[in-house]
Amino acid sequence: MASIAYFGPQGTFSEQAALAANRPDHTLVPEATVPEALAAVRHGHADLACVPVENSVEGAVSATMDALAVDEPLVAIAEIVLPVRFSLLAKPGTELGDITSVASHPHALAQVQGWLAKHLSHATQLAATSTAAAAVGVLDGQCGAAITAPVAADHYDLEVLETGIADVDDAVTRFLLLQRPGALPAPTGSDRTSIVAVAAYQRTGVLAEMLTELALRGINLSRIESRPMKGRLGEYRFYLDFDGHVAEQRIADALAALHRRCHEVRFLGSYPKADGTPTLAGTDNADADYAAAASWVTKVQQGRTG
Ligand SMILES: O=C(O)C(=O)C[C@]1(C(=O)O)C=C[C@@H](O)C=C1
Repeated sequence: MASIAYFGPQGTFSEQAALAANRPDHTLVPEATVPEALAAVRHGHADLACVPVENSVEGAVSATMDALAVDEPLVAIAEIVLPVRFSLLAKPGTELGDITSVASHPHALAQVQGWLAKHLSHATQLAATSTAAAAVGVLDGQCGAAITAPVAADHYDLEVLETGIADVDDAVTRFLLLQRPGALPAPTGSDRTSIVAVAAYQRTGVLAEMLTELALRGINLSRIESRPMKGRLGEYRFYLDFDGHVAEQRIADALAALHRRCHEVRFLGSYPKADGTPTLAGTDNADADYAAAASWVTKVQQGRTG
């Protein structure tokens, strides 16, 4: 049976995202880390991977960004956006005042700092590999309480001391469903394309040149992040998300331009946007405009018109 490797163990937000991806014909397989979930797909042990990519409060999930930029390429075929509110789990009978340490994924801790300052200021905060791994840590006696996804309470024999915890009420996390390169999802008119680009080192204006290639083609940039290349200081990978599908001429044209300008461009997929909002495109950039322009150029080249 086909499978989805997700950032586990059981009871993470990533598992919820994998369920929300609505692939009932796939079994869900937990992996301990994001790189392991991606490696499961790269090595053919799983068909799809579901991993977090960014949170509206804490920003990029760097483990995902870094793992997507190296090793065998993977491409996203869907994005899932989930509201994020947390529960506080502890062993049955624990009172808030008994808790001397609280663990969670660093992204989760960052999203509840205000609540912790108010209710658990005396507790040491410990980083866990995931929210559900923190729940396992409570069972193992490594920490007194865990900040988890609400569903973690269904998987672990722990008591819910508090639920609905969030410093930002409408916080969301975006997840990607990734596969090995293959057939792309069909364009829907509400698509996003993701790439990683490495520009020439220390070339003045290179980032502006890259962004200009998008702007000139009426392409709406929805996200830009940089991550260090990890060797020389000042050398970065740029992660760009923009409206549109590579099947559209203006997107294909922009990717070709970036490929010319950059050392390296990695395609991370063209997939439907979770919010279904129509692709924003400037005027004169439709496929028909490109086709008309290309046919005019062909005529000029053939000496058929001036
Ligand atoms: O630990 C989990 O439950 C995850 O799926 C990871 C993750 C993240 O990396 O942002 C997902 C959503 C929440 O924002 C907190 C943690």
